[in-house]
Amino acid sequence: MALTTAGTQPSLGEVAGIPLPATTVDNWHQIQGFEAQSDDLLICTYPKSGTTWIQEIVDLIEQSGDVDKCQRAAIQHRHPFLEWARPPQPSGVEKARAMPRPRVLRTHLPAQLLPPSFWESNCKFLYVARNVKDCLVSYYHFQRMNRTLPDPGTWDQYFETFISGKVAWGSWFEHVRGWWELRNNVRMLFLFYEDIKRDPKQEIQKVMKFMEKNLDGAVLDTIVQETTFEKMKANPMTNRSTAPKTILDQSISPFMRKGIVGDWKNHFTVAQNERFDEIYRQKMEGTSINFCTEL
Ligand SMILES: Nc1ncnc2c1ncn2[C@@H]1O[C@H](COP(=O)(O)O)[C@@H](OP(=O)(O)O)[C@H]1O
Ligand SMILES: CCc1ccc(OS(=O)(=O)O)cc1
Repeated sequence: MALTTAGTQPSLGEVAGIPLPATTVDNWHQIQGFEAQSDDLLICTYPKSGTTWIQEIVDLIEQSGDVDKCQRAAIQHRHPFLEWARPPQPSGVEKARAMPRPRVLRTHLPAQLLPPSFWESNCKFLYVARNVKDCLVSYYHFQRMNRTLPDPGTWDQYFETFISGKVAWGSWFEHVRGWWELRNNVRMLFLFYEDIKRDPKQEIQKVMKFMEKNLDGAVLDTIVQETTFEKMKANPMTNRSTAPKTILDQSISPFMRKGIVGDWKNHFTVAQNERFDEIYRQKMEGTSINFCTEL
């Protein structure tokens, strides 16, 4: 079912009530049939939660801190995006199938839509969560510049759209809750964007341990330095400058926009903030997850 109506607007479809890019919905059979392998590592995020950041961290760990090896391709091509489907490009599933093992893959899918083989194969999952207010702001600016997603409208309009979960990959609340509740039942490292920002060294060490990589202190320091916002913004292999303007129009808003905790304060009105806090309380009631919204 198309969720947008405007003539030339890119449309979203739905799978089991979750809005997804229409081309992903068209390819759903292939995505659900994906055969995960036991040594796959799947990076899982709600959009705009630091996916690119954790991808670069994971790649640098995998390449033992070799910065040149991480220049081999733009970040969006290093780890197949499982549900990516934009014919005639090869789909995420096709790219993953062609990749040598052990594979690092990525997805924005909510846990309930993941191909069953990921659970059956006992894969590793690396989930990164970002506080919802900054996620909302980042997603708003991303939809302004991403030509393949519906136009977000005004800030006030998008605020309502996001709360109602009518954005690609669905409700932030359900996504984060779903993955959080699974964290002790499967091989999962659950990280927070705000923790990586506050203490990158400590969080990168957790990722190294999870990936069973023993790298020395100098390599760890290199990874910390190479994955700062400023470094990644200046790096053509991470800043998406290689993506065509017809897809990402960075003259509207850069992909590497601000990279901070607390930008929501520059967007939310006092009334929106009060209302949002109440909605958050209701939607997240009963979960033990705790976010920090300022550093
Ligand atoms: N090295 C880094 N440090 C901090 N934030 C980073 C980062 N790399 C990317 N980001 C931020 O992560 C968000 C993009 O997330 P994703 O990769 O999941 O699409 C953007 O947030 P902002 O729009 O708030 O700046 C981007 O600036
Ligand atoms: C289909 C448009 C779209 C939306 C979100 C994307 O996520 S990411 O920026 O690659 O993480 C990509 C494409």
